[in-house]
Amino acid sequence: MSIMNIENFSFKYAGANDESLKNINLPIKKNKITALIGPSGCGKSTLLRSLNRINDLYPNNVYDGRLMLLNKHTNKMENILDIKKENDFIKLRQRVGMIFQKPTPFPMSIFDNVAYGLKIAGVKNKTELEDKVEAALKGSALWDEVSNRLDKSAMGLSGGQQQRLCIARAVAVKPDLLLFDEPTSALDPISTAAIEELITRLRNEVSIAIVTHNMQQASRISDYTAFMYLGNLVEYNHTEDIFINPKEKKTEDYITGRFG
Ligand SMILES: Nc1ncnc2c1ncn2[C@@H]1O[C@H](COP(=O)(O)OP(=O)(O)OP(=O)(O)O)[C@@H](O)[C@H]1O
Repeated sequence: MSIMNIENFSFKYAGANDESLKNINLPIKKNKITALIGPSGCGKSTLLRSLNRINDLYPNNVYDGRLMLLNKHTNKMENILDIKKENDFIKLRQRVGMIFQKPTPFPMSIFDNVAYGLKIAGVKNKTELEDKVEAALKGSALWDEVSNRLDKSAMGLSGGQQQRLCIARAVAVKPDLLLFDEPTSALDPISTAAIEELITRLRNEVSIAIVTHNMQQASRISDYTAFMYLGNLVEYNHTEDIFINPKEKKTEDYITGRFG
C-alpha cells in the first residue's frame, strides 16, 4: 500500500529551459523506507522537495502529472498539486515533514524547538505539550541526553544531536511521510549510525523517503530503492534487487561505481 503515488510527474524550475524531472512514476510505500539514489544533478532533491511542495517557496515552477497523497481520514488519495491556499500548504508540511542535510534547529531552547510545530498544530495545554515533547524526544533517541537541559539553547547541541532534534520536531506532529535529504552527509560516522538506526526504527510509525549519495546507506536502511538519471526514473525495485540484481545497465554501472 502506498502513502503517496507519484504519477506521470514532470517538473520544470521557474525560468529553466529543460525539465528537471521527466514523467516520473513511483510509489512511496506505507511504513517502508524508499531511497532515491543517482548521480549529482539527476533530480533526487527536486523530486523529494516536490513531495511537500517546498520547491514552491520560490514561485512559478511548472508541474505536470499528479502527486497523490493518502488521506488517512477518508482513505482516499488526493493530488497535492491541487493545493492553493497558504493554510493548506502548512497542513501539507505537517503531514509531509522534511529533514535537511544540515541540521536546522531554531535559535531557541531544546523544548521550544519541539513544541514549536505542536503549537502551530493547535496544542495549547501545557501538560499535553510537555508529554508530546517528551515522547518525540524519546522517539528520536535524544531524551536521555537532553532531559536535564530542555531550557538550554538547541544551538549548544552537537551536529548529530541537532539532527535528532530536527527529527523529533518533525515527528512530534505525527506526520504521515518524512522526507530526508541526505540527512547524514554533514555528520561523523558515529552520529550517522545513530541517525540510521533512528530512521530504521521510525519506519514503524511513519513512511520515509530518503535521498542519499551513500550507496551503503541506501542498501543498509531502505526497503525500496529508486535509481534516477538525468531527470528520469531508470529503475525502482526492492533494495536487494537493485543492488544484487539490477535490470538496467545504467543502474548496474552506477551502483558498481562506474560513473557518478
Ligand atoms: N532552483 C533551481 N533552478 C533551476 N534549476 C535548478 C534549481 N535547482 C536545481 N536545478 C537543476 O535541476 C536539476 C536537478 O537538480 P537536483 O538538485 O534535484 O539534483 P540532485 O540529484 O539532488 O543532485 P545532488 O545529488 O547534487 O544534490 C539539475 O540540473 C539542477 O541544475
